[in-house]
Amino acid sequence: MPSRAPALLVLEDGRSFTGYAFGAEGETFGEAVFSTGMTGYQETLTDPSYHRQVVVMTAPHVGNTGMNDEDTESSRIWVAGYVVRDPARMPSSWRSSRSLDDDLRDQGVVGICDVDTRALTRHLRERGAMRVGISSTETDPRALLARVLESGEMTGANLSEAVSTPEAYVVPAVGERRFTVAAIDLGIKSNTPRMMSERGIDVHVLPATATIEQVEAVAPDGLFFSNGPGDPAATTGQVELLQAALEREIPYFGICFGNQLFGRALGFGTYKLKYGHRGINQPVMDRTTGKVEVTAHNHGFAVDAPLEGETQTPYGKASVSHVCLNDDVVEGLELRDDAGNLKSFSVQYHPEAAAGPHDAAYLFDRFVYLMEGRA
Ligand SMILES: NC(=O)CC[C@H](N)C(=O)O
Repeated sequence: MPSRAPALLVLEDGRSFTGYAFGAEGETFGEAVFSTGMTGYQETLTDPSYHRQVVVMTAPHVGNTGMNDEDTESSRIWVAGYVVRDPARMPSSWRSSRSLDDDLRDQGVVGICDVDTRALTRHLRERGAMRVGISSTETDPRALLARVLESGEMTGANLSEAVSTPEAYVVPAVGERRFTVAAIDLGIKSNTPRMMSERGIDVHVLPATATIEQVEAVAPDGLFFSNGPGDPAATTGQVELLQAALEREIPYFGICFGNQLFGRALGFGTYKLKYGHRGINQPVMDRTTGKVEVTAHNHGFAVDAPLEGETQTPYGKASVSHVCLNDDVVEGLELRDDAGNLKSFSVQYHPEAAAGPHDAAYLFDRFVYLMEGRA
């Protein structure tokens, strides 16, 4: 085990915690959020939706199975910082090729360990998500607090273009191609195009700046917007793109950020949750079937839409399709024509989740049915 330098964590409301450097030494800032997933730390770290967030793990022992080459959701670790109670001293798995500590250090990601993550999580739950700083170079909490207060806020942050692919690429259908989808990368996770390609879809992944002409050039059967970091209220270009696609009657499916932008395209607002939903066991009801799914979540914002009834929009009738049973937050939206046929839909949670429950994988099939015209 490496010898560790002392480190300091300071929240923007002045509460501080001490611990030891984990991963890279140095200083980092971001929005402090907690994740309750007991497994899947590699997928969490490499999820681009965590850009500019410092993730606190409520699982007390992190890193047990090391890091491997198969489970990454993107090409790098995206979290701005990482907070754990007790890092594994001896990672062990037949798939592991390096330790979590090494990967964090190699990628320059500053973390802190030996923190009372239970007290920190309870504090965030009571006071809400807030800015935080972690440092192994600063010993004075007041000096670190001053820098925390100067760091950027999540509210108002437009981050999609910072994480999106610079170039378009194609993930080809496995077996015979049945459909073509234009997928806008707002921070896409690798498992999303994979789950589409397994259903006979050629996935054309396009940058966040794609225009409606670039979408149409792909001649898509459907349009998809991915998950991604930042405040949906600060993203206007992609909302206009989605509205242009809805005007052209292109079937749409969105995940997480893609649900929030669908909500905005339909005329609803979005708002910041007190401390968000991050974990892999959140109960959600699909109101079209009445079934309850156990689902993976990672969102700090939510759509403000009426839970009951339909809302007439320029594109059809919109309604809330899925609701979180913990707190009644909107977890899905759908758009239907006057005859009641499904035109487009989206979910706030993660049917592509890995690690995670697979209850929601049917939503990729629903997208296929939608493109077939039999949803
Ligand atoms: N995973 C996501 O797509 C997150 C969406 C948005 N950034 C939020 O925090 O709510």
